[in-house]
Amino acid sequence: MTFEDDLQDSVRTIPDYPKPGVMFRDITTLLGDARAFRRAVDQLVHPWAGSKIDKVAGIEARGFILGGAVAHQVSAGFVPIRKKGKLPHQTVRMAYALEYGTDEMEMHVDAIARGERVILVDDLIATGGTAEGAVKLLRQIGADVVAACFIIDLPDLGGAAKLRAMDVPVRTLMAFEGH
Ligand SMILES: O=P(O)(O)OC[C@H]1O[C@H](OP(=O)(O)OP(=O)(O)O)[C@H](O)[C@@H]1O
Ligand SMILES: Nc1ncnc2[nH]cnc12
Repeated sequence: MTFEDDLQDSVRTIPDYPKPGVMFRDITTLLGDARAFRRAVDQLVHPWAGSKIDKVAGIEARGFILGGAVAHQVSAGFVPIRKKGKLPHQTVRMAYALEYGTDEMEMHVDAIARGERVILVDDLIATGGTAEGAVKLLRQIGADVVAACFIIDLPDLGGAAKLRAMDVPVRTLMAFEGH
């Protein structure tokens, strides 16, 4: 069994959640497995071991869990990107595309200084609407988005390709075909 298969086996798939036809890729089983969690974090940051990263930005909610661990690993600060209305200080806001309609995400205006090197982290990239919004938000305040990292890619939905077209290097650890 290869390393990738091993890690992929720690992700649980729930058919028809949250609605019929969706194969939900559940990372709670990976997070609950100490070996798999450590491997995932180590593998996500491997290309940047030894390079200077100022901040890791994590996308609410699952990106917070991974982003905190990744930030610790690369000795960077952690910045939360939250759904609107949750952050107490002055924010910058960006609309992003959902399957039906749009929502808005926010970040504190002073969370990242102009030119700081930032890695974006989330658990999964599907259509890429969420990550695209996060990259735009980071760039709006002058961040240098060094890379975007996800444990899971759903390549049929095109999100990783969308980010690469924005000149963002994308790192993913496994892919699931289909939705
Ligand atoms: O590439 P996309 O099509 O934008 O989808 C990916 C996003 O969807 C999930 O989050 P969700 O919006 O379900 O929020 P949650 O983490 O709070 O459950 C996932 O954690 C990503 O953030
Ligand atoms: N199939 C899926 N599984 C888990 N989270 C998701 N977010 C968007 N699509 C998803």
